[in-house]
Amino acid sequence: MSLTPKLLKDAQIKLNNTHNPVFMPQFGFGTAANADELEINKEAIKVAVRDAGIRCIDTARFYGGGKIEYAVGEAIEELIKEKVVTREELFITTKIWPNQWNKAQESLDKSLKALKLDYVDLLLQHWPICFLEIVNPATGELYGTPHDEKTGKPLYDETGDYITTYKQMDAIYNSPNNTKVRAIGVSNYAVSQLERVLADDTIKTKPSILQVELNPQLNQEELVKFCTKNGIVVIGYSPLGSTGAPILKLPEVNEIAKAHDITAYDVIVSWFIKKNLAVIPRSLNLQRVAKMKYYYDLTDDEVAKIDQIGIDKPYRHIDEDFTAILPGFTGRVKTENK
Ligand SMILES: NC(=O)C1=CN([C@@H]2O[C@H](COP(=O)(O)OP(=O)(O)OC[C@H]3O[C@@H](n4cnc5c(N)ncnc54)[C@H](OP(=O)(O)O)[C@@H]3O)[C@@H](O)[C@H]2O)C=CC1
Ligand SMILES: O=C1O[C@H](CO)[C@@H](O)[C@@H]1O
Repeated sequence: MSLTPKLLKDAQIKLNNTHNPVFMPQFGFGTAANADELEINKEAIKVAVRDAGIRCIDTARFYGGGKIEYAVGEAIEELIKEKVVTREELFITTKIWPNQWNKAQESLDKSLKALKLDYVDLLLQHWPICFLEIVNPATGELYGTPHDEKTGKPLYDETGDYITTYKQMDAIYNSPNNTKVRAIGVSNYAVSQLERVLADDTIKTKPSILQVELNPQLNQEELVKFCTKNGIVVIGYSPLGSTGAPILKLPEVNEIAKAHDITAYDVIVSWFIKKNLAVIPRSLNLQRVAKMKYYYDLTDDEVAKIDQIGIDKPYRHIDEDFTAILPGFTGRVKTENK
């Protein structure tokens, strides 16, 4: 049975915990590319906004060793100059990386400079982790993920407490002169860490957003339930299983796609929208990006079938060594049935 395509750009979610009403597009464009992919990333963002009508862009200080934010900034500047879009029509997210865990203001200001923006719509703490701040002598820049040369282990700042970053973001957001941030949130927090933030009376503004890996193989049921109960909107990253898009090869997903004569990619995006989740896929393939326009109304039964994949065969795709200390990441969810 064929389904009627619906425009992704019309799917919006209202964020809680903001001083003024903030609506975020449910569909955003991911930008985690390498430093040698700047030109194509910039072009992909332009195609996403101009041809597909996407209005939400997810980036981070960390991406491409700090270079991707510049590409995002150039793309936005050109799109505005070419009158494709106004700044107010866009929703821009950036994040604070753990090597700046105690320097939220500095990190935000660097992001704004790179993005050539006066404000971001959403500022996220990237990970509940504190790294040591170590300069790479070869580049003069901070190591993104510092490692001990001898042991090869990640170098955490043992004096740090991850909640400090969020507290600094809270102070920025609530400063009487704040014009730089419209909403704040966290990424890669587990339930126990969210509970800690919610219970802390010194924090004025609770997170509007939790961004985590979420896809049919990692449906994050417990986290999503907790967030829904507490008014926190969930954004799923690596919705296609990251590089190579392994999620698009799952037979259950392809069966549903075949039944409606749509693509496996359409099925995944539609699953997110139907579940009231936000989603931020990435692509540097301009033909694919131009087609990121629609979603389809899947049935409840189809949604349940996709949910079942992660119940039967849970699998986490983003597997960085530094996450080994995190509560939600220990006892990693892996099966051989990737
Ligand atoms: N907060 C956090 O810690 C994290 C946040 N993120 C955010 O989430 C975004 C998305 O996650 P990410 O891990 O990058 O990967 P995705 O799950 O979005 O997968 C990207 C891969 O899918 C491919 N792809 C995209 N569309 C299609 C399609 N229609 N058919 C076939 N292949 C396709 C892309 O290849 P191609 O380019 O050839 O199309 C690319 O290889 C990131 O870019 C980033 O913004 C990601 C990781 C962690
Ligand atoms: O956002 C991010 O992207 C990388 C992996 O693609 C991950 O380490 C980080 O959280």
